[in-house]
Amino acid sequence: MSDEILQPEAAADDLAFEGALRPGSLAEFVGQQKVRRQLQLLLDAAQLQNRAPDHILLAGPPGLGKTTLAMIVAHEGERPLRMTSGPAIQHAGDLAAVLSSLVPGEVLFIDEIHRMARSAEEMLYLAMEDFRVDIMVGKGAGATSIPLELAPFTLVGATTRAGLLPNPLRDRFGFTAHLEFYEADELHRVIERASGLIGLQIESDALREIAGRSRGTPRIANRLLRRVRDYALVHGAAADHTAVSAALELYDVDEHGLDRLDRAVLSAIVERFDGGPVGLSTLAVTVGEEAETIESVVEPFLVRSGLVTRTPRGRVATPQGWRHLGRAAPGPQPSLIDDL
Ligand SMILES: Nc1ncnc2c1ncn2[C@@H]1O[C@H](COP(=O)(O)OP(=O)(O)OP(=O)(O)O)[C@@H](O)[C@H]1O
Ligand SMILES: [Mg+2]
Repeated sequence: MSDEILQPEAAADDLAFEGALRPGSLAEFVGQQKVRRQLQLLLDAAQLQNRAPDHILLAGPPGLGKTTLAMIVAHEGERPLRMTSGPAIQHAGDLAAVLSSLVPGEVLFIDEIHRMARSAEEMLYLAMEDFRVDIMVGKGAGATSIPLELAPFTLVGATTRAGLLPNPLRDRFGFTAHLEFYEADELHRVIERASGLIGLQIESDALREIAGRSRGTPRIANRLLRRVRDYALVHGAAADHTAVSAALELYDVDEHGLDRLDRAVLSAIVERFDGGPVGLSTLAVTVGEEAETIESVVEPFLVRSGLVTRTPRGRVATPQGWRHLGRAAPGPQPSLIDDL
């Protein structure tokens, strides 16, 4: 996407900032009430029985708090945390090295677990179930497997693509948390807390305005908050509603959190194709962008916002989509009414 400010994935400058803003406990974690209560129960039960909590899978789009929750799981149980990721585990041996060095009760966080090598997955099944791995020694006919006992641990896996996980792996998690996009009032609380932590005086309606433009995603809300802070700092202005409008206009983020490309797509459907339906490839050529980008980045948000719907014949702008561009949606054609 051309306008990186609205990307839900972490950028380099987010990472430096996010460490300081991560809530350290479930009580501080905003929103996701259902998941929070489910996790709390799981952790409390483990605590009472003095054992490692069940394995946990955290599933959901980028920037909604998966890594944060993994850290909280370790922190709440006062357990050490080991962090690795699917792409770092390219061979079963990579995983064996990590697993065999865990201390009892340790939380092992595997981010992007869907990207782990297949050969390692099989080893993980056994490790999750029996806290054991079989290490292969030698090659060919002389190869033998040596069982190795592991310390009991809790696996926390995170994935943006739960559908890509093989069933046997998914089934071995005691609990799967599905993270949802946040409501505007929840994002309001996320950035209210963050502004306190970075020492930014900001008005409540400015926070509300940022929350409404953050696409349901705490990472984006924190990032927009940072741009507003910059704006107020550079202009020696108060961080108020006016500063939010000016700063976010500068970065092409409109009142609903649409960026330039989102608006270009919506406006192509409405203005060039009379509201649609229009096929993906035609749309891509019209706005001069890859079809893949439109399908995976732009369209999901437009659909989620109720501005566009997908039909078998192509993409169609909803009445709300027309209104977003300041246009009235066309009513039913007179000839159609006659036919009824
Ligand atoms: N519920 C929340 N309350 C407060 N802050 C949150 C919450 N969820 C996420 N954040 C903040 O949003 C940022 C991104 O969260 P996090 O890194 O946990 O997302 P993620 O789901 O792991 O994303 P990715 O899929 O890209 O790894 C962090 O700075 C974190 O502090
Ligand atoms: Mg993460």
